[in-house]
Amino acid sequence: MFSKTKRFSESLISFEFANKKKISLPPSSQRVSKSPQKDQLSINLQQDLLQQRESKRSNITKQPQSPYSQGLSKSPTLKSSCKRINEEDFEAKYSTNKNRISINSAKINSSPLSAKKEKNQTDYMNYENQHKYSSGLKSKSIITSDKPFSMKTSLEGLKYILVHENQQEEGVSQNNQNYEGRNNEKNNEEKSLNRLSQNRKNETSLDNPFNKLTNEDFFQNKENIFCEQEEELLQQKQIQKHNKTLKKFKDLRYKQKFQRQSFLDSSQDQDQLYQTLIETLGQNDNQSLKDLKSIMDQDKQNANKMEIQNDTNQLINKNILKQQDQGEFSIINIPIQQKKDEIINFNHQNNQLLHDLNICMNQQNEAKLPNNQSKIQNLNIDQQKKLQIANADNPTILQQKIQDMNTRIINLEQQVEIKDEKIKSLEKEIFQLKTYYEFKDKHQQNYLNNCLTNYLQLQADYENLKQSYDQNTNAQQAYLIQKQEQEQQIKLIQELKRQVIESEKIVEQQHEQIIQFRGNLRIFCRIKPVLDYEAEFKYRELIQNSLTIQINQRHKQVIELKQDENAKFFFDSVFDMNSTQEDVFNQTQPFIQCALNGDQIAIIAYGQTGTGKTYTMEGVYDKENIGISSQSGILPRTAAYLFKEKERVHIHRNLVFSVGVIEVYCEELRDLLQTDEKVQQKLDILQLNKRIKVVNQVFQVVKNAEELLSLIKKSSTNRITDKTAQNNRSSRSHCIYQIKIFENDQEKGGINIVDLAGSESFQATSNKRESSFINKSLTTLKRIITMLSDRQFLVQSKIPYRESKLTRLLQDSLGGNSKTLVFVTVCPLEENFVQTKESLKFISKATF
Ligand SMILES: Nc1ncnc2c1ncn2[C@@H]1O[C@H](COP(=O)(O)OP(=O)(O)OP(=O)(O)O)[C@@H](O)[C@H]1O
Repeated sequence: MFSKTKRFSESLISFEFANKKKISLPPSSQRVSKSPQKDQLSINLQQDLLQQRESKRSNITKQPQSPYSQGLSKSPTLKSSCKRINEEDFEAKYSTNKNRISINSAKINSSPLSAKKEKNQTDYMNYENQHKYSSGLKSKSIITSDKPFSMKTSLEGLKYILVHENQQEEGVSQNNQNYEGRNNEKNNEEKSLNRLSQNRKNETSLDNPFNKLTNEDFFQNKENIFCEQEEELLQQKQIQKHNKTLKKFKDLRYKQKFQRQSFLDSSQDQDQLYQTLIETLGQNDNQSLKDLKSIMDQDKQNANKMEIQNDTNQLINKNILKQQDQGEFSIINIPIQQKKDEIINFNHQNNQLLHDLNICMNQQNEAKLPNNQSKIQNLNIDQQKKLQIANADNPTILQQKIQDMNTRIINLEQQVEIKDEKIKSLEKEIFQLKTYYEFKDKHQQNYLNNCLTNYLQLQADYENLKQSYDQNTNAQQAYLIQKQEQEQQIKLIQELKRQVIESEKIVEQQHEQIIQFRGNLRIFCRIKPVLDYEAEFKYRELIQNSLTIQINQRHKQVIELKQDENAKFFFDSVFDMNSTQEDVFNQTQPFIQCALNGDQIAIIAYGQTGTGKTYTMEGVYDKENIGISSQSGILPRTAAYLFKEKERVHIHRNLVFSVGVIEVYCEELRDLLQTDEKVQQKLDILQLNKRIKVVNQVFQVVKNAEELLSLIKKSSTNRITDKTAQNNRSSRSHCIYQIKIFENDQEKGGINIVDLAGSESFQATSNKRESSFINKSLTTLKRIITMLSDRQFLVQSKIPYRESKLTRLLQDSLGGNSKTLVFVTVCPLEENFVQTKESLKFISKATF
């Protein structure tokens, strides 16, 4: 058993026998048999075949088919299962299946012992079996190939092998015969040579038309097979080339799609990175810088991808153009496959023709017998008819093939046009994508520039904010330090406040002790200077000489009268004619401080009219300015002092002052702050909670000294006055200026500044009733003051506050822990000597 594979040109045929023997045929030996019996015939026929082959290569489609093959293609004797070849020197039975041939039997008829076949059929069969056995064809043999199979070529190669084997076996047979005897060797050689020469003559005889027809058709058929095999080989090459081109085109398309998808993915990633940059740019500038750098790196990678894509597109275009030039496209693969199938069909038809040819040759051999001459003729006639029919059908088949080929060519051209349109559309799409990505690249570049500008701006803002933050941090640290210092200062202030409060209490206690030591009742005497109009009335020297009041040089608080050397009047303090308003207030200010400490005080001016009571209490007001001046008396200075002290102690004391002015005229009360007489209500004096209160009296809270003085000035104009001999505007009533001191909404102290009416006698006044009430109230006041100065008497007697409205109103500030300060004003002129002496007697301590 053996296998055989045959290839043309680039392939090599190899045979593998059952006995493991291998034989390889060179390409040159595959075409023509080297049988020595056919050398000369092969040479002659090869020349003809070469000419026919060249003409067939020029135009395969127009090459007329061999009459023999054409006749056999429609032979009714064709069998698909088992086929047979019967040549003059070779016979074989086989079956085909694609690239596989199963050999049932094969033999060479040109053996030297073939002569025995004519004489003894039995011997011939024995030899045939023996020969087959010696050739290794014991049973069914198989020939396989990895290429589309050519039956004729394979069988020809098989024939070559068998002839070669036959020659070798003949040599072996000759060697065996040498053992039998050299005598028969010569006879056998001569017989073999004769038989070969006879067969050669029969084969080459031109007289026999059957032989001639058989040989020509046989080699024409062979040549056709060669041409078909060459065409098949060319088609196989073209198929391989198309497959390579198709594979390359597919690889390029896949690479292009992959690069295009990767570029789209990278663009999407880039957009996402740009969006991330906008969101995170304001959060962290350092991170934004990193993102920006990464975006720039990705842009560079995208630019590289664009370059790669452009190169790929150019390569694809080149391949497309190359394929256009060569007319090769992948779509050709389909008709090529169809063509391959057709070639296989043609081979199959050729095999059938070969099979029919063998049958004809067998019939021809049978017709060689003398008894079959008529059959030979008939067969020859039938053969000619078949050839004629085949020749008649051949143009039709060729035309059909040509039409089929033209149809396929048209289809291929249409497919090529479709591909061209697709290529154009792809080129257009590539151009659009290239334009789009160039535009997008520019847009992205502009966007990156804007981002960079914004980043630089943000960085500058960040630096500014950082500087501001540092400044704020420093300011905050300075603020904390300052706050700590302030806290320390607050603590220090609180400590100082505490110390001040304690010292204030100590001062108050000491002040109280001083007042108590000096006495709650203090009497000052103020001597009015001689006024200018008084100097015009009398000569100043005379006046000076006639002054009745002298201040003791040793004891400044003692006043002596010139006319009465024994009369000496003692006071707590004496203010001479040169004393100023400020001197008087400096002695009064401790009593004002007692009021701020919570005491009720009364400052009373007593004296003859025109001696300076009002001047001492109020002073002279400036018509334009209400402020303190050198002419300001105790009242405006007290107002200024109170608000000054309020401001000084406001840290730990909340002081509020309210003002009320009440006039006592002929034992009747009148509210001087209530200017409207129609609204004026009756004022009654009540004592509530041990405090004297005037019903319906108006008290007005004042916020500053100016407001207080404005009210006093206004009320002063409402006071009842009259022109006297000593004063053009003499006060004929008692006027009480009341200042209530509140601390934390509670009345704590009070000041009563009392400007009494003139104390002159009845003879000095024209209105006796008026003078009577004045004297009554003054007398009561004198009695009370006298009682207050005599503590022993104070205990034993009851103080007559209710005897006059004046003393009733001053009840809270006369006696007890209250403080009373009385100014006795006197005039030193001699004409007032009597009244001066009465005033000094009235209240001087000398009388006590
Ligand atoms: N110490 C003084 N220095 C300068 N002028 C004075 C002094 N005392 C009184 N005068 C002036 O004397 C005049 C009379 O004074 P004042 O009106 O004060 O007397 P009075 O006692 O209040 O009289 P009356 O009881 O009638 O009201 C005023 O013009 C006043 O300016």
